[in-house]
Amino acid sequence: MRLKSSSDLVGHIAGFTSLRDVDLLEMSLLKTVFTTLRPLNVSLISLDTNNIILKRIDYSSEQVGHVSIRIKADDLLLRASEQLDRSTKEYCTLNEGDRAITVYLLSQNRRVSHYICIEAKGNIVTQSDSYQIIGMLRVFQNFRALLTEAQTDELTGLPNRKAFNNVTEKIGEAVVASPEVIECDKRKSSDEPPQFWLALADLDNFKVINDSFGHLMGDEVLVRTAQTIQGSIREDDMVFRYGGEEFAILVSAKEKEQVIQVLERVRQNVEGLDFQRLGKITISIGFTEMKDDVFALTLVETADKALYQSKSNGKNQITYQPTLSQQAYHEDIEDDAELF
Ligand SMILES: Nc1nc2c(ncn2[C@@H]2O[C@H](COP(=O)(O)OP(=O)(O)OP(=O)(O)O)[C@@H](O)[C@H]2O)c(=O)[nH]1
Repeated sequence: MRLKSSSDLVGHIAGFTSLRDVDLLEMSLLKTVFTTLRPLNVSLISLDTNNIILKRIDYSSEQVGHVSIRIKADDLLLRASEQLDRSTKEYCTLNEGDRAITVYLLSQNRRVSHYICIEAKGNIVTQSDSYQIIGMLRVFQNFRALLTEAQTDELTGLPNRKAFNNVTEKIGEAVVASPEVIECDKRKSSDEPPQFWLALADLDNFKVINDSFGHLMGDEVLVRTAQTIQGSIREDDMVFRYGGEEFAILVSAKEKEQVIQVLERVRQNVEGLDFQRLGKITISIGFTEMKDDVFALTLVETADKALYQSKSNGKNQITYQPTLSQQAYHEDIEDDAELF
């Protein structure tokens, strides 16, 4: 066995708990399994109920942290995951020719299951390896849950501002912005990193709602608005609770018109909500594009300016404001705002 002693295991676990970022934590887990067992490949796989791998992170000597999204799961993996789902065991090994995979269930909900998959030439994973890996996965899971909780808004269940800051920072660094996109279904293959747009959406007259109908009603409005925005955006987009009654939306799109479509759907769906005592509510939105040479803080300020325009022009509308480079940022940008 490759872990020399229990102090090795403790060392790896101490390494996990020193991390404050879910992506780094996942990478550290893959690296630990890879360097201790030296298989061909270790991967973290998120498999949906249609047998599509939503996300797969690979760790091997050739591919350190290689990310693929939306790929079809191969037959051996499907059989292993099905077998694991049916059994009470925590791992399953299957062979095909001299290729062997050992699959461990990390977590599961109604739509998606997350697995760690070790692929090797022949079955190199012993039962005692598996017990140690399962122990490590438990620590990993618990710690990941803690990190996720710290980045989740308690009321709405959306990722919070801390999560937003992490994600925008990574988009800036192009860490999550350039996964290799191996498409299936009708989507076209593309090596270009996705283009993101930042929208800030703020409920109109929310103070009046709180003051006239009470904070419980205010909270209900926030929860249903969060669900409505989440249900109005696409899988590649993300919504965060940015502050009190303000939501940040990251929209992945090439053209501004596509972004307007998404945001207009958000605006209309929020307007379509009906609250028993309160009646209708509306939301104002401002957005801008995310560019390489613009800091996250500047992006937020620009989107906020666009939002301010929507508010001062009568609310319940969308405004676009182009981002400026760092040099041009201090110039007056009011004249560039476009209202929809
Ligand atoms: N119920 C509830 N209210 C909150 C929460 N967070 C912030 N608020 C309230 O949201 C209100 C925001 O008020 P304003 O910033 O004046 O905004 P507004 O009334 O929507 O005005 P406009 O944005 O101009 O339409 C304040 O009364 C806050 O107390 C929360 O979690 N729950």
